[in-house]
Amino acid sequence: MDHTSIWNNCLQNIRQNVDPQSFQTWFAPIRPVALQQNELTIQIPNRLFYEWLEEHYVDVLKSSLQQALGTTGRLQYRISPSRGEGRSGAPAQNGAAKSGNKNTSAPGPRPAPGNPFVIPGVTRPRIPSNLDTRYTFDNFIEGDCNSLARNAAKAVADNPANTAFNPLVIHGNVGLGKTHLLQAIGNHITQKFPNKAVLYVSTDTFTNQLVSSIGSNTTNDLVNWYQNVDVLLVDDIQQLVKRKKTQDVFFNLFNVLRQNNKAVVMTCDRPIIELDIEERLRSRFQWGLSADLSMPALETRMAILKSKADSTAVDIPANVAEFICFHIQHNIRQLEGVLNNLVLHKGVLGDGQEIDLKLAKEVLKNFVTEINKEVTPDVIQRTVADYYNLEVENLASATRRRQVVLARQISMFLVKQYTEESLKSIGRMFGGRDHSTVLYSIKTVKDLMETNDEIRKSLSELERKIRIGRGEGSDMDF
Ligand SMILES: Nc1ncnc2c1ncn2[C@@H]1O[C@H](COP(=O)(O)OP(=O)(O)OP(=O)(O)O)[C@@H](O)[C@H]1O
Repeated sequence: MDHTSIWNNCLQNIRQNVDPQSFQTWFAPIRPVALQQNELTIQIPNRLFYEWLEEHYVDVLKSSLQQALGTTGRLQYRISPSRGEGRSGAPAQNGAAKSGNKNTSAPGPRPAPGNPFVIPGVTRPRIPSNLDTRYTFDNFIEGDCNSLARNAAKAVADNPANTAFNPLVIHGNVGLGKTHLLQAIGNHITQKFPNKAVLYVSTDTFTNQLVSSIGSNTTNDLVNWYQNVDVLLVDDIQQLVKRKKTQDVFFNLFNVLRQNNKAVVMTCDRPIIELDIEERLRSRFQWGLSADLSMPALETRMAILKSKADSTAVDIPANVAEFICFHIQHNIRQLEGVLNNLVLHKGVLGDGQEIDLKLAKEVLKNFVTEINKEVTPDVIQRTVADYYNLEVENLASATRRRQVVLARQISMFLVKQYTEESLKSIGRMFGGRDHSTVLYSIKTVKDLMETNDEIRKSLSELERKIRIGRGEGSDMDF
């Protein structure tokens, strides 16, 4: 067998063990390049890839390689000699270069009339970065939920002229730190490379500029002006949807910037594949790296709250902090909202007022509907999913990924333990499984508790979290 068939065999195995998004991000770009005796050489786009694969996928790589090549199989990495753009000779790339040249003029030294950033009397365009200096990498708390996006953002910020991820797209739900990371990239670059022209712009602002440039017949000038930017940071590209003209102009601008090795970083509230925009634009957005932000686990939320509380010099007892973080699960902006409200209440009520559980409950009522509820299957599922960094839907899904199966079995066990639900109804809530599967799961968890220290620890941690959800105190550091 040659290197391609060996690697294809490995991929088959890997595909069964990692989720589709990770497979697409980390394994699809790999190219097998050689097989010598029992050593397979694969080409990866850059060093971050290497580090990420070694840190997160070494086991699955090892076992796949052993299946394909036997126990003496070895893997060699080779880093792509290109700038990390990886897909050498991709026809789409050539197309991009052509259309970029055809429809846009070369960067001009002089800002044109009607340009939204024109400063009268200044001959070279000044690029106001529009950055908010409060957002930095230092105050962005890292956790499993965001470490890929954070590390990729830092890699771009450290080396914008030579970035392997062009474009970098950071996607995730509302309030999870997309803008924070985008701004942190800009702030880091302006500190480290003061000569680089960095521009942060929201897609809405870009559209408004475009609309007014169309009115004054200066669209080419606008595009020319944008071409002076070294690092373009575009927030909320989901706003391109249904804006055909903005997509067209952005398409050309993007091509020219990328052709000139200018870094483009974008944020989006959904994965690019779900973005309803022109195919040619979507495929270009997919050239680089797409990194998602998911909701931080409880410990990371605690660290974020602590960092925000420290910066407002307010003291929050650990049990109150944990109670808040337990309830605010989906949006870090809400976590900040709760903190701001607590500070406000404390200010209004005077210095004697402590931030305690009672006050926290009062404030939380404005943010979440379910506080201190009975332990329901829903609460258990959310707690377990949060703990294992999964979506609740995964628990009811058909997937047989080890981590999901374990989380599902533990959830069933806890639902049986804490609620009155029957085996049959538990089976129903976990994707229509029958009662014997539920029984089997409960027994598996009981057995694991006796034989496996780690599972025993996880279960006691989960039970503690369930109690916290009822406001029963915390022993975490804060
Ligand atoms: N990991 C984190 N560490 C520190 N602060 C964070 C983190 N994640 C989010 N935040 C904070 O949460 C708030 C909301 O983040 P941000 O505005 O970046 O969200 P977003 O994903 O861009 O949301 P939207 O989709 O609404 O634009 C910000 O104040 C940000 O500082």
